[in-house]
Amino acid sequence: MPIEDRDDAYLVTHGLASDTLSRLRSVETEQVAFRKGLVKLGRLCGYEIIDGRMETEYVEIETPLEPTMGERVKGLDDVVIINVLRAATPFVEGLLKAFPRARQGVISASRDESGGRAEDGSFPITIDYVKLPEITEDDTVIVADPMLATGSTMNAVLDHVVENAPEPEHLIVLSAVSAPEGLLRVGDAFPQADLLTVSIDDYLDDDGYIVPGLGDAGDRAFRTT
Ligand SMILES: O=P(O)(O)OC[C@H]1O[C@H](OP(=O)(O)OP(=O)(O)O)[C@H](O)[C@@H]1O
Ligand SMILES: O=c1cc[nH]c(=O)[nH]1
Ligand SMILES: [Mg+2]
Repeated sequence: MPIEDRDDAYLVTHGLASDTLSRLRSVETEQVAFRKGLVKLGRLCGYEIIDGRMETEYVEIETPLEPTMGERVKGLDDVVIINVLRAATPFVEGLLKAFPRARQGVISASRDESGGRAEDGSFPITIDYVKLPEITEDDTVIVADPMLATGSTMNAVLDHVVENAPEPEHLIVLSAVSAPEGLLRVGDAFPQADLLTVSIDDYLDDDGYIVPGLGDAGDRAFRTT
């Protein structure tokens, strides 16, 4: 569903996605359930991407009884999923259930929170590792990170992706929870990207956490504090 006044941002509105996110938000949800919830949400978002972004075609198939026409999704082999370490790992595991043959890229990115946020509200981002597959103009590229807060991480990641893939068929930024400020920052810097999220929350607190959000996704999934 398009978000009012923005033609580059869309909400995942499937009831099960909302239900799963609500369970993830709860402070009662412990590590295993949290990680499994992120996997489930990734799968549901993958189905939404197929529904909303990918074309289908009719092909002849031979059933054991007779020939018929069947609908197939086009481009399922032309999907690239970028895993933004580390919180995206379970989210990507779910996406892979929708796109099992996707080529995968990995980018390790983390916020340097030691000096607080810059005047423009962003964080400096440390990128430690980048490994991307070849990306072509036929590809649907999904950059997955469950949390889009200030958008600083996503912009740093997209710099690398776009350098490697100037014009893929689709460039999709997928998050579970977004802050309005992060969506604006990424949308302004990368107007060619479609921003897809399950929820747009209210605001960022002084530490750059999404409110109400779900806390630190990486810490909750990996049981670190
Ligand atoms: O939009 P931003 O303000 O950049 O914040 C969002 C980023 O913060 C979290 O990662 P974090 O740096 O905590 O790393 P982690 O996944 O290893 O926990 C989250 O997974 C995003 O990558
Ligand atoms: O709310 C937030 C912001 C950044 N990273 C998280 O995991 N959660
Ligand atoms: Mg974290």
